[in-house]
Amino acid sequence: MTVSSAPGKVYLFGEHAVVYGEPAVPCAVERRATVSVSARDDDHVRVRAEDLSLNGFTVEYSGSTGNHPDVDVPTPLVEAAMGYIDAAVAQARDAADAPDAGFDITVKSDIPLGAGLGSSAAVVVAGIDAATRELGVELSPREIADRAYRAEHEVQDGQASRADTFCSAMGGAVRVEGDDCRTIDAPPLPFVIGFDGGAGDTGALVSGVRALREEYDFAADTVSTIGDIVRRGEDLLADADPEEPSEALLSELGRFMNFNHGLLEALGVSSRSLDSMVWAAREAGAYGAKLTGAGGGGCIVALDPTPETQTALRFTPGCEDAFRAELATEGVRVEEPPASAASAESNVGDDQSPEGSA
Ligand SMILES: Nc1ncnc2c1ncn2[C@@H]1O[C@H](COP(=O)(O)OP(=O)(O)OP(=O)(O)O)[C@@H](O)[C@H]1O
Ligand SMILES: C[C@@](O)(CCO)CC(=O)[O-]
Repeated sequence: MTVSSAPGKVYLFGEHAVVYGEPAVPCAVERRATVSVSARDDDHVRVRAEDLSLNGFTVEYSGSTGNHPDVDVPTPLVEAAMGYIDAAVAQARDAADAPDAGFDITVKSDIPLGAGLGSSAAVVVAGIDAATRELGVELSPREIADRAYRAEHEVQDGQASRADTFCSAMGGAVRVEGDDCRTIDAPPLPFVIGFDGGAGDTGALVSGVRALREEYDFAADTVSTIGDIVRRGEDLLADADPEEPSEALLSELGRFMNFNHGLLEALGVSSRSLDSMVWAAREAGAYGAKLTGAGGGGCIVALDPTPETQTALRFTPGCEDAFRAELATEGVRVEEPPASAASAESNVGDDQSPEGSA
């Protein structure tokens, strides 16, 4: 068995605009998806997504796309989840030149789904890493990032940037502009995350921004203004002490985050609960706050080295969870198989539910 994990991320700046070639700066955070992969003797793929929480309940399923889950969950939701795993499997088979490789796969994640923390990218990155290693092929984090991007691009009908997958594979702070992906230095930033318990539909939100941008010049200008904020923000990071963020740096980054949030709100991708959490953070003294990821619901990210924002968020109606998130300096990495690996593996094999070949 091979086990790999990969981190989720927050966007310091630039989500949505990055889809149209503007730069973005996502930062990996210490919330991880962990994927365990065992090669099989046949070409079947069996998946156990133990904590796949969809709309507040948990589904456990086995088999590939098209098979029925163990509990009553709308088929499109299960197919969406299977789409990412299937795409990761296809990339691993291709990388190892093993088109008939079969796998038992277990996915565990402490990244909320569809909430702006890059859960799908982390699952795909960790899945490709574990499956290729299981086949005896070791890809560099950049190669994993590239294949994970291709997988996401395919599942999301061409509406994905390289930002989430590159950030998850490489770790730390990164800068993505089109196909140009780089790691950048950033001091340890005091991120606080507020989560409204919900999720956004990434595809629909990206399509909404695309439509606005095509219809109105001022919406297109809004997208390019987000790019301007990102460029100014990265200048600040480039001049910063990488060991310790100064008060002046936090203050200006926070101001830019507030600006970025306002423009995302104008583009229609915020929500009442995201706005409430952003305002609660600002009123608690955070340097700045913005939604992160696709929006529509899910998470905000604030900058605050004190406990005030986290406390205020906990008392904010609409906020379900608030936590501090460290910058994850490591991207994709191999993990020790858990002591219970053998029994978990045999449980997968013993499962009576249908099995599919992908
Ligand atoms: N633990 C998991 N097990 C199986 N599938 C998962 C898991 N976590 C995420 N996924 C898949 O990823 C999808 C969410 O991806 P999506 O790109 O919509 O949101 P996100 O990556 O969490 O947020 P954002 O793109 O806004 O940062 C889920 O619907 C599911 O298909
Ligand atoms: C909304 C978006 O910019 C970020 C989603 O985490 C989409 C993407 O970059 O693929």
